[in-house]
Amino acid sequence: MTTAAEKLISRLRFLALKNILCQPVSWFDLPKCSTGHLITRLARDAPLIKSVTGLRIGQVVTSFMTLAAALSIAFIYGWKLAIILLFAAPLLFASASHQASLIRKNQTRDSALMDEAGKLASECIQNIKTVQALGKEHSFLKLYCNYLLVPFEENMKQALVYGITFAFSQMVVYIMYAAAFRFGGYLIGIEEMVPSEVFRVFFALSFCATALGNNSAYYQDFTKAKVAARNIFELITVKSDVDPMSDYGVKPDIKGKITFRNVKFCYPNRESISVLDNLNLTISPGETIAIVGGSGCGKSTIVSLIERFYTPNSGEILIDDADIRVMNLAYLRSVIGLVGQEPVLFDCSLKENILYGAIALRKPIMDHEIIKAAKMANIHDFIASLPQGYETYCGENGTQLSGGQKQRIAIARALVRDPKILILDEATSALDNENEKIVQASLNKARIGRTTIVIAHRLSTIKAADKIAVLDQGKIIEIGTPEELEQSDGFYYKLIKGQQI
Ligand SMILES: Nc1ncnc2c1ncn2[C@@H]1O[C@H](COP(=O)(O)OP(=O)(O)OP(=O)(O)O)[C@@H](O)[C@H]1O
Repeated sequence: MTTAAEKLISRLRFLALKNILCQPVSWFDLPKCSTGHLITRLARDAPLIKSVTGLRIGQVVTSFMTLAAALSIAFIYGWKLAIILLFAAPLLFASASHQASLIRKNQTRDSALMDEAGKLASECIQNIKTVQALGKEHSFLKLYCNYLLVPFEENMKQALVYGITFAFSQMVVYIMYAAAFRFGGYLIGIEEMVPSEVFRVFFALSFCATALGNNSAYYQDFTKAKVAARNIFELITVKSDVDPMSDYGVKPDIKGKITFRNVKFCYPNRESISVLDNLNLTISPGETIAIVGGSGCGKSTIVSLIERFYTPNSGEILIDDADIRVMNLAYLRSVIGLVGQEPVLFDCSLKENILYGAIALRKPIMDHEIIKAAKMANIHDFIASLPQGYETYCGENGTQLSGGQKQRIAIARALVRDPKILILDEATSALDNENEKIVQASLNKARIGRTTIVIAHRLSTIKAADKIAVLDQGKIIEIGTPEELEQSDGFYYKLIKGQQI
């Protein structure tokens, strides 16, 4: 039973996480799907289910068998005396189900509040530097206490109700004993039963009471587990319209042409605001295009759509004339090397972090390839100077590295997979001028033979592109070579003059 329970819980956790990982990015934008909520659910709900499986089921089966045996003995040896139980059982059952209904009500409310508390705790621990720099420790603690306070106060009130219900059920048991003794004495007096039979029935009845008590305790845990199971099954059964783990979809040879055709898009959680409005853009294979525009004009959104983190509301995105919706998702992502605005590193060695870029392709990567990628990203010398070199741990989310070092590791991670399409979304923004020049020179070499999309604010980075597209209010308003745009006296020209990029 215990083995089965352990397997069940691992499997539930595995299936829940598997389904979470298959969800589209838009799902994670929902308030109830924040990191804190999901982690709290996985950590809290699975053990609650465990508490009613395994050994506990064994105990309940034992209790039912005891109850059946004791009832048979009681009725065989003295049905008149045993009939007392028929008065006590409904009262015991009513008190147990009343407790269970209270638990059910509390559990649903408490788990919602605990999800909020978990979200808050994970948010402030993840952003501990910002919390401390802003001196927000007290306000976070206060908020956390508020989440804990409501269930605490309610549970204190209900503890009284539990106490009364428990006292009542105990009272019923003792009254039953007293009644059994009195009635048993009477039956011996009128010579209907002999003392040994009365004691047999009496002990059988006390076994019945213990079994009922055990089962009512189980019923309460079962009520809690039911709420927890509903939460876990919600995570397991939620449907996703994309699945990066499925084999569905075509895997064509990719040269690197990217086409946006009449693409309209708004974020699912902000449907009233159109981010891309009939966007048309063609990027030829091997071409480097810089996308520029004011903050919030939709540059990173273009990247998210190419990666299929989101799906356009209308229009289509083609890679080499194949709609990305019919392509195998894992394959599509494996041909793209993405360095985002805020590079994310994992809590493992620098080597493993760079290797993460290659895992999706499932081909072994040699050490010299890792070093080559690190050299291209201008991070090799730094890594080599560390006492543990490539085996150095970078801490959770790279906390033991500077912002520029993190960006360079992320660039090495994108380059090690030798992608057909390289996307650099402000990938060098945290580098100083000196490092930026070196990394830029390497990237200029790295982009040969691959389609590159660069989103940057630095003029030096943008000027190195073959083509510049100016984005404004979700539309391309200018497109051409840097020289053409400089002469056109348009938006780009004004941006340069105003030094806004
Ligand atoms: N997950 C999201 N949910 C809802 N709206 C979003 C989301 N991500 C971005 N937006 C909104 O979409 C618009 C475009 O955002 P995007 O990140 O593409 O801008 P950007 O051009 O890359 O800006 P920046 O140069 O400042 O990084 C913004 O108005 C932003 O507020």
